[in-house]
Amino acid sequence: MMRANDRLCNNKKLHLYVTMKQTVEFTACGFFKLGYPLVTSIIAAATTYLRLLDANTCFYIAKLTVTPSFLRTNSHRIMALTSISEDLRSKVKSSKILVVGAGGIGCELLKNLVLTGFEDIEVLDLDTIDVSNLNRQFLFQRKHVGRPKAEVAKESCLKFNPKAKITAHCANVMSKEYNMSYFEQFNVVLNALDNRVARAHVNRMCLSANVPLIESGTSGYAGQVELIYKGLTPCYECVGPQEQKTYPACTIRTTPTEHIHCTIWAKYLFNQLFGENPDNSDEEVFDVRADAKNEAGDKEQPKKTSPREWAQQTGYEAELLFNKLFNDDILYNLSMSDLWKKRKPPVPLLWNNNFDDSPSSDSPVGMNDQKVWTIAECKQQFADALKALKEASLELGEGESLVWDKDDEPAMNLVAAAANIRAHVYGIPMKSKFDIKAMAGNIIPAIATSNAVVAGMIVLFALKVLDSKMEECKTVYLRNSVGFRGAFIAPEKHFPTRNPKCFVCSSQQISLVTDMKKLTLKDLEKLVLKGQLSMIEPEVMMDEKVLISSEEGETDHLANKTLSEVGVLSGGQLKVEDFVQNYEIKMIVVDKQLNEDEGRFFITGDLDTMKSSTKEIEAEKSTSETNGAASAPSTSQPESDEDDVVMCTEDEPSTSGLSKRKSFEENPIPVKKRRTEAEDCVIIN
Ligand SMILES: Nc1ncnc2c1ncn2[C@@H]1O[C@H](COP(=O)(O)OP(=O)(O)OP(=O)(O)O)[C@@H](O)[C@H]1O
Ligand SMILES: [Zn+2]
Repeated sequence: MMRANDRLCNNKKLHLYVTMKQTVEFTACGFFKLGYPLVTSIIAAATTYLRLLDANTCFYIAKLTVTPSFLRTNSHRIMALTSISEDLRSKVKSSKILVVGAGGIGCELLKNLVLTGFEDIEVLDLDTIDVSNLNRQFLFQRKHVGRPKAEVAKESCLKFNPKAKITAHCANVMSKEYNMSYFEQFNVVLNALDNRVARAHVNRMCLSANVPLIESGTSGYAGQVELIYKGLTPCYECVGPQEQKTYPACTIRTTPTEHIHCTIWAKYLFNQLFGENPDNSDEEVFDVRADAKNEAGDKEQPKKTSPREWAQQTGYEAELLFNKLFNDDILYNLSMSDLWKKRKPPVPLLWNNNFDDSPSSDSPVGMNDQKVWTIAECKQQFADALKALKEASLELGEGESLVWDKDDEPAMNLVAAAANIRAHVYGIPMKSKFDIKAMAGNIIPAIATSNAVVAGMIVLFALKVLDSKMEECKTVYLRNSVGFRGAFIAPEKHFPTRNPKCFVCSSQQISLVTDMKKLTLKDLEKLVLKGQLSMIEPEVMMDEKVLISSEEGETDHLANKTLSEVGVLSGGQLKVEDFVQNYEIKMIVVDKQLNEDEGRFFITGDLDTMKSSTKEIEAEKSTSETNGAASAPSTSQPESDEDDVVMCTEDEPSTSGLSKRKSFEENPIPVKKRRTEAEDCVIIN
């Protein structure tokens, strides 16, 4: 059989068009018969080559023609030059594959699969097509907006190979019908998801069904593909959930030094004025003491008016609110003189101050969202947004409130304007609405090329799995900068070791350490079982007694009772099951009064340690936290003794598990992806 290498050298050319911001568009001429994974990986190599050429530039336009000699000289970067044997070819034809997710990676992947010759594919996606998907999820077109992704992906893929049998499910993979026997019918499952909960669920289903799972994810220019196979590799949950980036509350409230601090503050402002839970003291933006002090001196007690009430009483009057937030409260902050001994003090700003209206010099012309507003423009946007949001809130029913959404124009404008005015007051450079949107929405751009490269690698993994070469499927990383081996695409040398305390892939029982007089069954379900252990419909039994039922309403009367009140004893054992996940664990409950640092509970995998002294429990806990084991406590406080707040993610991280989480540490606030800039690019031929 002719080797792929030889065929590549057969005068075929691959054209790459590199456009703004390192987004690579490509056309592959004449390569189709080689199979798409090959093409995708060649593109990966060529992309790597281009980025190596110009790694420090974020704007360039170039055209690269990949010739046989390019391929020869760069073959060490091209991972896909393996030939496909007859035997493997027939396996490809007869295998049954499940693709979970038909988004950015999923579309690329489905196209790769049919072009590689896979003919029996099921695809599952719960979502419908949004216009913002179109720039990178190329199986979809404008006319498909609003239709189920899985269904349209199937239709488009059938055009590549009408012989393929594709079954589309517009459904949540966590629904009951996708149980263990459903998963058992597949030779391999390919994840193309964007959230941790669904990934964890598929991980468990594949472990129970003993089906190899290829897990993947991208985050901007970074990406990863890994094999999860029982007995050989760690599972997705061998590493605990990624820690969220936290900021000290006092930095947000009083001493911001970076724009992100002002952006978080502005989101709190929205919440306090219009959103849910306006009285959340963690999100306080108004300093009610400022009114009291400014009016009556130090001795006066703070007024008890909430920001929402205050704003409502004043009719959300922009000038009053502006002066309160950017003058009165700032004056109050300044009165705490100790704070400003080593810091640059803020400069209060009044509505009627004279503003410098000259537009920022580096504002790109014609891209409104990408230009930095002047203070006068911020003031106008602030007033307009307040007016629009006030009107929207008047239409709400009793007990309803507005929900902040980065794509809601007035909500985003209020945050962008308020964040910038506050930044200005604190001498922090202001940013464009585009940049603030990325920060406020925890957005990392979705890069079409990263998805393409990762999807190509997934198929290569699938081929190896079908060829029973599992041991060759070491995790592969697409890096966002060149690594020490000089490669953007770098395979791991070894499989990482499994976490022996992982409660998912090891048979060990887990222990829950908590104050049993405080933790209610509702908390147990929401925070521990669903929040920490990623269960979908947990059921908890103590001996024969059902404490939490998966049947709706059956145990509602117990929900507010504490563990002690329902008779759980310290050291007592609970049987926790999730029928949806076909998953069962034994949970030992250990009663302990936890200090603030420990949060409301923590989980460990080692019962013996738990039964030992408190000191050993502490040691156990800190080990599992530092090695990132699945037992990291969700409610623990950050180490700092400052009163910290969490920058909440709107979405689950799109990164997948294991060492990927390590590699993504530079991007600690994942991960709602946004469109690439490809739409704004001109492709030069
Ligand atoms: N539980 C689930 N069951 C089925 N499909 C899921 C589930 N969770 C997520 N998905 C799908 O996984 C896909 C992930 O794709 P991607 O990361 O590109 O997200 P997206 O929603 O298409 O894009 P964006 O988040 O940027 O708007 C989405 O199409 C989403 O609907
Ligand atoms: Zn595991």
